[in-house]
This record gives sequence, structure tokens and C-alpha cells, in this order.
Amino acid sequence: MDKLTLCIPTGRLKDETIVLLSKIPSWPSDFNLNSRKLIFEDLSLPWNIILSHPKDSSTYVEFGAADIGIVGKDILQERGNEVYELCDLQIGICQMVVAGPENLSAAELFGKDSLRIATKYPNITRHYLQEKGLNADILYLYGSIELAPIIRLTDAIIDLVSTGKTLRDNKLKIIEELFPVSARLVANRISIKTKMESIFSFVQQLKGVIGNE
Ligand SMILES: Nc1ncnc2c1ncn2[C@@H]1O[C@H](COP(=O)(O)OP(=O)(O)OP(=O)(O)O)[C@@H](O)[C@H]1O
Ligand SMILES: O=P(O)(O)OC[C@H]1O[C@H](OP(=O)(O)OP(=O)(O)O)[C@H](O)[C@@H]1O
Repeated sequence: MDKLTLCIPTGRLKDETIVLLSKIPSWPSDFNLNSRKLIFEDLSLPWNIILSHPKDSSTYVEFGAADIGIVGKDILQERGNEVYELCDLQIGICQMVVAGPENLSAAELFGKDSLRIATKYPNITRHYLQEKGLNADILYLYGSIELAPIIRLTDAIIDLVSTGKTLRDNKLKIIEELFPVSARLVANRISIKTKMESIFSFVQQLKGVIGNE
């Protein structure tokens, strides 16, 4: 069987991914991905591994640098990379929401004459506003999005929520839920044909351990 190249995101998904992979029997129990190395091609590994920024995993898979990869549904929606979604890994679970000040109702927010929304997800936000028939200015920010409405830079945000702690600590609340988010296993569209057997075997092994605490 072909040895696959797997793209694992750094950041908060990395640890959960390693927990999942280490439940697969062929994973070497003493293997350590916690260095600054970005490529792992050790003979002891059942797959070659590359580590990418979480926003880039689906791009590496789309362009064939990796056969398969792990990526949040938020990034798949935002970037629209041409990859094949294989399965939900049930890690990195959160929700994409519209959130705003605690005292603001949905009717008040959406009834505003000039609406401004801060987000790390401009494409998702544009699409959402179009679907709702709303006109708004989108303020693209890199992080700490919750800051924008509390200093009244924007009326609301479109961002991820998991525990809700960031919203609560900043006196914000969910105004509307857009879609659930979790990490997905994706495959390159050519590899899925040329390395079908290896990919199928990998998916079967993963499916055996997904959701097992
Ligand atoms: N609060 C959260 N709870 C659960 N999963 C999350 C949460 N925030 C983000 N995620 C998921 O984890 C993925 C990676 O997020 P992470 O915070 O590691 O990186 P990032 O925000 O894209 O990058 P950076 O922190 O460098 O800006 C996201 O694309 C999303 O799918
Ligand atoms: O509901 P919670 O559990 O509080 O999580 C939500 C927060 O997590 C993410 O931010 P992240 O930690 O990635 O930081 P960032 O804003 O700098 O991107 C997201 O953008 C929220 O800010």
C-alpha cells in the first residue's frame, strides 16, 4: 500500500488530533510531534506527516502536498478549497455564531440602518448577509474579535464559540447560530483515486477510534 502524507494542523487541533491518532494500533506509542520540526518521514510511522497552520491544511491537501489532512469545518467553508471531505473527526467542536452586546436583541441588531460586523471569516460573513438580505460593512480582523463590539467599533461579530467563556467575560451573547463546526478529515481529489486503498484503510482505522473516550 502507498504510504500517505497526512497534514496535521498546529494550534488547538494538534493535541486532539494526536490523542485520536495514538489510539490507532499502528501509531508508535513513543512518537513525539512536539518539536519545531514540520515534516516527519520516520520509518516507524505508518504515514508521513506535515504540520501546517490550521488555516492552510486544506490548501496543502488541495495542491497535493498532502494526500489527506485535518481541517476545521469553519476553514473549509471560508476557503472553499477543492478537497474531498471524508469524515467528521468529532474534535474541535464549536459553533459559528453571530454575537453582540448582552442587551441587544436580534430584531434591534438586524433592524439597524447601518450595520457593521467584525470577523475572521469575511467569506462566511458575506454569504450569511446575502442570504439574509442584509447590507453591512465587514471589518476583517485577525483575532480577539470580541473586542470590536465592546469598544463599539462594530455592532456584532461572526465568530466561533465553544465554552462561551470569551463571550461571557466580555458581556456578549449569542444572537444567532449559523452552523456547527468540528474538524474534518479531507483528501486530495487525485489521491482519493490513485491511493484509494491506503486512504480507505486509514479512514477505517480512524472510524474505529473516533468518539472513543
Ligand atoms: N474555541 C474553540 N473551541 C473549539 N475549536 C475551536 C475553537 N476555536 C477554533 N477552533 C477550531 O480549531 C481550529 C484551529 O484554531 P486555532 O485557534 O488553533 O487557530 P487559528 O485561530 O486559525 O490560528 P491563530 O490562532 O494562529 O490565529 C479552527 O479552525 C476551528 O476549527
Ligand atoms: O467559547 P470559548 O471557549 O471562549 O472560545 C471562543 C474563542 O475561541 C476562538 O478564539 P482563539 O482562542 O482561537 O483566539 P483568537 O481570538 O486570538 O483567534 C474564537 O475566535 C473565540 O474567541
